[in-house]
Amino acid sequence: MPDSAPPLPLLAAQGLTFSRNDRPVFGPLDFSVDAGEALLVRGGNGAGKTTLLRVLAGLLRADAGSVEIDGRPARTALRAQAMAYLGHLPGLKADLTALENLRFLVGLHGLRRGQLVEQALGIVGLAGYEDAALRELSAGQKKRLSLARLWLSPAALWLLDEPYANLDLDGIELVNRMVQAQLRSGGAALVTTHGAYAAPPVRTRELVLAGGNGDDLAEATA
Ligand SMILES: Nc1ncnc2c1ncn2[C@@H]1O[C@H](COP(=O)(O)OP(=O)(O)OP(=O)(O)O)[C@@H](O)[C@H]1O
Repeated sequence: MPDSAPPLPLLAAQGLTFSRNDRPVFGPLDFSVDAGEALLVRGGNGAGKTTLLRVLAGLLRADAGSVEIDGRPARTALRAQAMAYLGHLPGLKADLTALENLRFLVGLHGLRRGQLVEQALGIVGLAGYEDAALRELSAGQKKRLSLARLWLSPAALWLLDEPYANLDLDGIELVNRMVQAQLRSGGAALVTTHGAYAAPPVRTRELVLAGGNGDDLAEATA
């Protein structure tokens, strides 16, 4: 007998709430993201987008609520295996070269099957920068190096905080192609943005954060 139960969402949050100094930042939030979907997290400056991604990644502790990955509680080891976080402060080392940084991060987080560290730099437009120290790279080039590390990650769930920041048009298209490929391969992505002007052209749900005034809106569109 085939199993007719619907697949579990890749990520599900229930009653997720976060406050700072007794001031609510967001929540309670209920939302889910299926494999093959992107969730666009919208909101103005200070609305809580980065905070939400950091809570989901386990870098900050929620006041209340639960996060499940594939139907299982998102404990630290499961988060580390299932999630890749692209944030404002990429975990890159200033004194290592581009290639050394990638090798270091692949050692920490693992390598997506079929990928080669050396090829990833070419995919993100950094061929020829293998031996450049990170501190010699521009902000956009550093972002591209972070994208290379994302591309090499075996994680199914991408948490992308303002992935388009510092990128030129070609870089924006690169992000969109990467997200599309990730979704096609059965993964999912959460993407924060200040507005609707930049979003991956994929099946997208939306979560609008209102900055702690209780008007957060989950899944306004699907
Ligand atoms: N380390 C911190 N300590 C205290 N307050 C913080 C800290 N980081 C963020 N905040 C506050 O939490 C709220 C949410 O900030 P957050 O960075 O999540 O917003 P955001 O939506 O990502 O904003 P932006 O679009 O400007 O990046 C803001 O009011 C901000 O001032």
